[in-house]
Amino acid sequence: MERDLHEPDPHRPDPRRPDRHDPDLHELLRSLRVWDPAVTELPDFDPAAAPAEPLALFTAWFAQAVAAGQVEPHTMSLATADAEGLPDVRTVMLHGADASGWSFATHVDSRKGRQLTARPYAALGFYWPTQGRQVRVRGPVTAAPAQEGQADLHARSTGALAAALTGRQSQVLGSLEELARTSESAWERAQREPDAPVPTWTLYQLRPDEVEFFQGDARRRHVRLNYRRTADGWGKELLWP
Ligand SMILES: Cc1cc2nc3c(=O)[nH]c(=O)nc-3n(C[C@H](O)[C@H](O)[C@H](O)COP(=O)(O)O)c2cc1C
Repeated sequence: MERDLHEPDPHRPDPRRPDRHDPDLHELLRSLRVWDPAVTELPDFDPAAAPAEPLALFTAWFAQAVAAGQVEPHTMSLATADAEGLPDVRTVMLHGADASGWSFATHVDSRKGRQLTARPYAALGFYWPTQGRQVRVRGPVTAAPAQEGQADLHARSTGALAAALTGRQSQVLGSLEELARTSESAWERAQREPDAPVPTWTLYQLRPDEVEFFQGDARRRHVRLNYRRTADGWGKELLWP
């Protein structure tokens, strides 16, 4: 019989012992559980009381994730597709969310930037394990005007500007020494010139067609509430887990 989500198997030695030099991936996987009550508190979620539009619920859940001590709730998976339609995914920072969409920033000539030029459509995935919550956002993506992207970059840290100035994102790197040299001069320039322009750095906005909220449940009666954009607002539907 399958064991409960939270129950370790008492008959197995702990494969997570730090002195193990021969990690067994499958043994480790079997030893792990999601939503361990020591770190996760699954809140009740009543979809009937959810707001009429997804931004309000996202904002509430985001604030609750921060309050619950969720590590890095503002990081998200960004999924794109290349010109052939093949999928790709990576982690980026959420820069904002408002009536015009969810925003993130990157280089227009990076792999994802090129994919977004070829297919201006993306999906975002947030996972907040402290509350067993997931949010998925899908829709068309547009690039914000250049000055908005530059202003967003210059409002961030020196490190963010130095990283953007380093550039050549996703190109093949010859050596770590080359990276160290380029990054060193990028840091110097970022400190000297906090408004240094980075023409490839682009702020993108994803205007959702769909936003799905998933609330995990210990009995696996997970609640999924999907918002779909309609001609005059948003429709809501529950989904089987
Ligand atoms: C926590 C975290 C946050 C990141 N945030 C960004 C970001 O906001 N923008 C960005 O271009 N890359 C960010 N990256 C790096 C991307 O994951 C990725 O390595 C890089 O953008 C190249 O992706 P690409 O080759 O698909 O274009 C982040 C990585 C991590 C682990």
